[in-house]
Amino acid sequence: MADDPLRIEGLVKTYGNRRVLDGIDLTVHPGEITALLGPNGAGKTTLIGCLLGLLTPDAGSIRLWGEAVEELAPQTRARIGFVPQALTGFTWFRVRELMDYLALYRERPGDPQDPIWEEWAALDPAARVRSLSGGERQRLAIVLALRFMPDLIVLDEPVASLDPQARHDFMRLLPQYARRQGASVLISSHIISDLENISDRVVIMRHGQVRLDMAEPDIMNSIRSISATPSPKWGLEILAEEKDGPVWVRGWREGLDMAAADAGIAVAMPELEHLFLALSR
Ligand SMILES: Nc1ncnc2c1ncn2[C@@H]1O[C@H](COP(=O)(O)OP(=O)(O)OP(=O)(O)O)[C@@H](O)[C@H]1O
Repeated sequence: MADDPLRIEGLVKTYGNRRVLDGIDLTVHPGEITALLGPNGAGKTTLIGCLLGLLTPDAGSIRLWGEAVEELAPQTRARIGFVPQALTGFTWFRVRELMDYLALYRERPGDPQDPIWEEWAALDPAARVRSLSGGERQRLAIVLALRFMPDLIVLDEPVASLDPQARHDFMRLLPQYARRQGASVLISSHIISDLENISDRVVIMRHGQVRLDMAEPDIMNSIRSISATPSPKWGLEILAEEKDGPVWVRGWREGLDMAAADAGIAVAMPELEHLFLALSR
C-alpha cells in the first residue's frame, strides 16, 4: 500500500561474490512496531543502511510511503528518525550545540519538538560530546533522532550500551510514544525479551534471508514447539527440528491439542527467544 511507511521487495546486496542480502521482502505497516531479529552477520545493519539510502542495493525495490528510496524527497526523508548502533563524530560539539546544529539541516523547519527524550536522556547541555560515556552518547543519538517526532523510527540495536534503568525506561517509553504519535517503528536488538512485549510483528533474518515474518498474535496462535515429529495428516509446516529437542511447527489449530494428547506428544506455546534460537541455527 502507498501509505506503508516502508515496503521492501526482492532486496539483494552483495559484497564481492557474497550475497549479504538475498531477496528480502519486508513491510512496516502504519503504526506498527516491527522487531528485526537475527544472529550476528544476518544482514540487519546492511538492510537498514539500504533503506536509509546509505547503501546501494544490487537489486530489488525500497519504498517509503510509496516513494522510491533513491528518489526520496527531502521532506519525506525528514519523516525518518534513525538511531545508529553508536554515535560517531561530532566529538568537538557540546550537547546543546550539536542539537541546534543538526536542527539547521531539517527539511521541515519549525517542526514541533517533544521534550520527553531530552528529559529521559538527562544530559548536561554544556558537556562536550567527546567527554560523554558510551551510554550517554547513545542517549544523545536517541534524542537527536526522536526529538523532531519522526513518522518512521528506525533503530539499530539502540539499547546495547544503556544501563538497565535507562534501557528499561526507554523500552517503556518507545511504544507509548509511537502509539501517541501514530509513528511506525523498525527496531533491531539482540535483547529479545525487550522486544517480546512491544512488537506487533516479528521478522527473523538469517544468512541474508527472511526466515520468519509474522504478526505477534499469529505467532502465538499458529506456532508451537512439540515433542515429536507430527503426523503429515495434521498439515503442519515444520519450521525447525532441533536435534534432541522440540520440533517447531506452524499452522497449529485448536483441534490438534486433542490429537497430540492422544499421540502422547507434548505441546508448548512459543517463547520468542527459543523460537529465535531454533530458527537461527
Ligand atoms: N562493507 C562490507 N564489506 C564486506 N562485507 C560486509 C560489509 N559490511 C557488512 N559486511 C558483511 O555482511 C554481513 C552482514 O553484516 P551486517 O552488519 O548487516 O549484519 P548484522 O545482522 O547487522 O550483524 P550484527 O548483529 O553483528 O550487528 C556480515 O557477514 C558482514 O561481514
